[in-house]
This record gives sequence, C-alpha cells and structure tokens, in this order.
Amino acid sequence: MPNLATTFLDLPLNNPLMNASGVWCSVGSQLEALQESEAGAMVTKSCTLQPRDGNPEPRYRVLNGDKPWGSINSMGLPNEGFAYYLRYTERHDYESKPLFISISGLTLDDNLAMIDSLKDAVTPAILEINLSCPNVPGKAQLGYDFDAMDTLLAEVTSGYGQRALGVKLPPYFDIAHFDEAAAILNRYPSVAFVTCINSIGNALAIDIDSESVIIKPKDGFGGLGGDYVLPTALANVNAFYRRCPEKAIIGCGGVKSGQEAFMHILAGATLVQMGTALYEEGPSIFGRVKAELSEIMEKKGYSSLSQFHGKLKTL
Ligand SMILES: O=C1NC(=O)NC(C(=O)O)N1
Repeated sequence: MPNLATTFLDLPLNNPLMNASGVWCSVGSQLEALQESEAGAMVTKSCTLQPRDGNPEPRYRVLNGDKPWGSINSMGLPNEGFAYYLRYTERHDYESKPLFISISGLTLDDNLAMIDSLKDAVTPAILEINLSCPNVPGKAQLGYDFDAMDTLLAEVTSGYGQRALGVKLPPYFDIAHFDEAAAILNRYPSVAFVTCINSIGNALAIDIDSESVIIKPKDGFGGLGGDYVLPTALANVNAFYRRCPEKAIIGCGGVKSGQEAFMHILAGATLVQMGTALYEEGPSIFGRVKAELSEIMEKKGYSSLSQFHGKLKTL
C-alpha cells in the first residue's frame, strides 16, 4: 500500500491534499468540515483586515454545464475579516492536520497590521500571503507588479520577524517573468513556500443563448479555474520548482483526480490544492483523490511520494 505521508515545513501530513484558499473555507462550518475531511492540510479564505461582502452575485459559475471544464469567479474577497480567522487559528486541532491562514490585505499597512497580530498570537498556523486576487475592482494583482511585490516582501518578512511564510502567486506566462519573480522570492529566505497558481485573471465567459456574460461583477470578467488552467498551473509549479530550490512549492490549478495530483507532484509540488473540483464535489473529494493517487502510485510501483516528487522527465 503506497504511503501518501509527507512533510511540509517539518510538519507531518498524512497526505499532500488540501483545499485552495477561498474554497470551502470562509466560515466556521466549512472550516470544521475541512477539519473532519481527509484533507492532509487546510487553508482559510484570504481575509482582509475588515469583513467584506465582496462583489454582487452571480459571481461564480461553472463553465460548459453538464461536463464542466472549469469555473469563472469574481468573488471580490468576501470574508469575515481577519479577527474571525485569527480566532479560528486558536481553536483548530493542529494534531489532526496543519492549518494555513491566508491574508490578502487591501493595502500594505493592512497586511502589516494582520502580520503583526499573527506574530504576537504565536499561532502554529502557517501564513500564506495572497499576492494574486484578480477580482477586487480597481486593485491590480501585486504579483504582476514586481517592484511592489519586492517592497511588500521586504516589509512583510521583516514584520513577521523572518518567520517562515509563503506567497500565493498569479500565473505567469513568460520565461522572463518566471526568472524575475523567482529572483525576487529568492532574496527572501523566510519565504519558505510558493503556491502556484491563483486563477487565471480576467477571463470572459459568454452564454450564446442569452448573448450575455454569465457573472455580474466587472462586466463578466473573472478568474478562470478548473481543467482550463491545468497546463499553466503545471508550468508555474515546475518553473518555480526549478528556480527556487530552497523553497517548497504548493501546486494549485486543475486538480480534480489522482491524475492531476500526480502531475503536480511530478512537476515539483509538495502539497496539492483543489479549488473548482472541491467547490463542485465537496470535502468528500479528498478521500476519492487520495485513493486515486494511491492507485496510480501502486500501478507505477511507487511506495512514497519522494520517489517521483519533482522527477518530471524532459525529452
Ligand atoms: O485570490 C482570489 N482568487 C480568486 O480567483 N477569487 C478570489 C476572490 O475573488 O475573492 N480571490
């Protein structure tokens, strides 16, 4: 029986699967469901300092109906506010699985205020800073502004006392951008992990019958997830895996079965997050994907993740 156990930042996990921030993790009942699920770890919804309602609905849709190829969303960072998730970090059962807390401050000061409280709380929760929400009207994705990202990381790593933290990146599509983003990240040793990718920002889905967009915010422009983004997600995982040998990579994007989880791990991901597929199937997905990954490993004769982690072959 293959062993799906792994470690992340020296913490033991019984498997590499977890939710993507934003999916099934905004309120206590969802977080408790993840706690009870077979996920190996879990992350909270990216929070802002104050609670937010987010964008008007409809703001999430699956694409191509009965056989959905993915999703489009423009949630707009709806969340209960930082204090709510900080309170959850105080009641999480860390023995059962690690917890990540995701923050997405609307300003640098908001991010620094949240980090200061987190540092004082001395919580075991692992900080993932979201640099890539594409859906707050008027707010550019930090991950696409390299100077701003560099400034933020300098302030944040120092504000967090050089404690290990990670960043959630947008997808990049140019080798020069992989090089430049990795060069910035490598200047910050306390950036211990990189989560690739967030949704592909500002896609546009059209319904031919109504001749209309299908989500309300931003004239229908929203982040793309699901099958559509798998090749881009794998490329970003592998690009940062190659460029950041001292950092762990968390893969996110297009994972709906053991197959894509295997691909992400082969490409260099230590942990694998699920978004769209979790949104549609619910937390039972973790048991299914665990079994599928285990079956693939069995067939290939792998008894542990380390036997194929990062071992993607080239031609
Ligand atoms: O970082 C984010 N990525 C998304 O695709 N959607 C959410 C959101 O809109 O809140 N945030």
